[in-house]
Amino acid sequence: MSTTTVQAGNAEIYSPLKVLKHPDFRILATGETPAPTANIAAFYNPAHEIHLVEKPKPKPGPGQVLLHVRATGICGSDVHFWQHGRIGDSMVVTDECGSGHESAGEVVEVGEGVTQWKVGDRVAIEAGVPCSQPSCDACRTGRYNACPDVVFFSTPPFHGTLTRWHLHPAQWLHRLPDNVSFEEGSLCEPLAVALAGIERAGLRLGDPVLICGAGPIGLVSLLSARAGGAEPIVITDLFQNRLDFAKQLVPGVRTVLIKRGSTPKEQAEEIKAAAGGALKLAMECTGVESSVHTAVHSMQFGGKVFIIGVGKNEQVFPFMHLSANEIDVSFQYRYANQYPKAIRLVAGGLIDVKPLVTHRFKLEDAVSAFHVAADPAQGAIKVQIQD
Ligand SMILES: NC(=O)c1ccc[n+]([C@@H]2O[C@H](COP(=O)([O-])OP(=O)(O)OC[C@H]3O[C@@H](n4cnc5c(N)ncnc54)[C@H](O)[C@@H]3O)[C@@H](O)[C@H]2O)c1
Ligand SMILES: OC[C@H](O)C(O)[C@@H](O)CO
Ligand SMILES: [Zn+2]
Ligand SMILES: [Zn+2]
Repeated sequence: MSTTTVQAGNAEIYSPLKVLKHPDFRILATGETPAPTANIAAFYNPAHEIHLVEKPKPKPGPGQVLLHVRATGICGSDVHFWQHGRIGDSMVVTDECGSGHESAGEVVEVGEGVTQWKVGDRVAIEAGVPCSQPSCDACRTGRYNACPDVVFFSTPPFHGTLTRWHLHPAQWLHRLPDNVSFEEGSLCEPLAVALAGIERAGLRLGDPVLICGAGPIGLVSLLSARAGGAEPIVITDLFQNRLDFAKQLVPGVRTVLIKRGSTPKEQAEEIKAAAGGALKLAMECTGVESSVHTAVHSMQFGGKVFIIGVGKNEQVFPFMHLSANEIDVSFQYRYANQYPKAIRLVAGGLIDVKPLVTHRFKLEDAVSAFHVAADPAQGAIKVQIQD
């Protein structure tokens, strides 16, 4: 009989992390050099500050694994929580909160009953840990991204994985093959977002696809659409340097620069001209209302606009055009069951996420890393923190 099942609910498993407050952690003084093994982390707070803190090194309880986090990517949502203090109405920074949810690491200690992991194993860390209780419909039916009790690291009130020593339930880790680096393992998180979208959008071989936005999510969607056999693929952005990056990543992609002041219908005409006709599917990776409209007007009859981007709480949409053209609109909320697939695609060489990393920092320099990630002039795509 397996004893690895964690009996406690998520609140019990994570309450020590969730309620970790002063004086359980200490904000480092500016210029202070932490000890090389200190459990430092980058925290944001409601005053829009970002700083290093030192927290205790946790001990794994039953069913838990202690990890040395070796690579973490900074996500746009980390920057958003820092600078704007909220995403929508439900995710609000009300206290000090640890950043980071795109991580991979190494097992350094296992708790009681953990049989599937041993010290030295290399893993991608699933960023959202659902409750896994049989009474939870979302968990029981496999759509665990809908779990109301999910602990999503770095979304308040849960501290993030951008730290040195991180505690995680054994079941929510994914083994990295030898040919997948920690850096690639951490990139499996944004890749999981794109793969969830591609799967639910029903992309098929030879589909003409539009990708709106050439940020990290648009770019992993581009890599995924290419691996899935989309042709042609058109990608848009407001910035030529982002389109140039996309073209380097996938040379066959067709790029359309979105000019501020042009209308969605005008933009759609340019997109259709680049594709040689209307497209079947749009992966919308900006969340910007005008970009959604552009996507809608670029679709053929029966097409689909699949929205991964998040944006304003209320947006209007071209109701009658959608209706008269049977264009579906769908959305994605995080992901479920995507990490194993992401790792297989990277290990098998079908998706190469390595070029996305433009900047690397040491954990001690995490605050500088955030400043680079947040400054468009730096031209960063994915900023990584490694330890
Ligand atoms: N649904 C989810 O679960 C999920 C998960 C992760 C990220 N996201 C969201 O996905 C979106 C993309 O994430 P990212 O990290 O790539 O963000 P990002 O801000 O780095 O990239 C967005 C890109 O869109 C471009 N853009 C803005 N307005 C545009 C327009 N009108 N037309 C074309 N391009 C335009 C920007 O220039 C930028 O390059 C964000 O809204 C993010 O919050 C959603
Ligand atoms: O990669 C996952 C996303 O960043 C999260 O959904 C975040 O935006 C809110 O928790
Ligand atoms: Zn993210
Ligand atoms: Zn659940």
